[in-house]
Amino acid sequence: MSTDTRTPFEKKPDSPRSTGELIRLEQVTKRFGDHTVLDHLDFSVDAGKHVTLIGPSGSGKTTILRLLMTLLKPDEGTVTVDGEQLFPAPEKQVREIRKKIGMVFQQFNLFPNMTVLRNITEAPVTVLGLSKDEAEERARELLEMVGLTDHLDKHPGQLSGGQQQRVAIARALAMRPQVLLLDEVTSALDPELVAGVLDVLRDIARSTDITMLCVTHEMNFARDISDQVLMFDSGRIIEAGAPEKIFSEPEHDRTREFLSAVL
Ligand SMILES: Nc1ncnc2c1ncn2[C@@H]1O[C@H](COP(=O)(O)OP(=O)(O)OP(=O)(O)O)[C@@H](O)[C@H]1O
Repeated sequence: MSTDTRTPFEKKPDSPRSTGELIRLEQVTKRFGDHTVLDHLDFSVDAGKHVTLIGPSGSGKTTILRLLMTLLKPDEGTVTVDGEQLFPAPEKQVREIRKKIGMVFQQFNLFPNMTVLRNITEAPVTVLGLSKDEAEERARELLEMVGLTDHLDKHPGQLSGGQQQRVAIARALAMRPQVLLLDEVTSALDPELVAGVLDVLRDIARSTDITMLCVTHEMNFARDISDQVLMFDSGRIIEAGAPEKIFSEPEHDRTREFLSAVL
């Protein structure tokens, strides 16, 4: 039985926590055919900060998260995570960088044939080399944090969408990543299940030192958790600032139009 009473996040992360700049995109351009989805994009995120990407559908927000997950490659420019460049990079380096990044998608992407507990312990055992006991201890703490302790032996199909998404959050955190990427994690949920998931994420944002990069249409949530909001339009950041500034005194017409449509 462990005597360590710290939360899963206060404990030693699997890679040492960095300070200063953690993510940097420089002059990143991504095209699909002749459609330029990201257009010479520059931005950076410091360790521990929560940055939210907002903007109209198709403006390139998800593409940025997919680049950081190495699911896509930029056509031009550089992407750096924790001082290491991602493209090009030796496969081993990419694997090490990927361990620092967790992602939660709109669709929960849980393994349907595994229990909730096994969904969470699988990668810590197979990728990080934790023992089954260590991984289960970590998973139980996280399940408590997301309010699902009573469901650890169930399969995803026996849970609501909101519960499945909370398992997906616990699964991402079980790798103790430095960065959590959140891609419209409540968009596929029935409205009555959204608040529970956002509350868990608010709690994580408040009580941990994890860096968050979040794409969301939940503007109140963005206002609550963000240190910085980036407004995207046609693959460019047209406005950036603290949430109070972007939501209360947007400077750009496109930001005003977008916010009046979604608020
Ligand atoms: N694999 C792909 N092949 C071709 N086009 C793509 C691909 N992935 C994305 N796109 C296009 O790139 C553009 C940007 O997509 P992206 O998903 O990044 O936008 P978004 O800002 O996240 O939008 P939303 O808010 O609707 O999710 C869209 O026009 C999309 O259709």
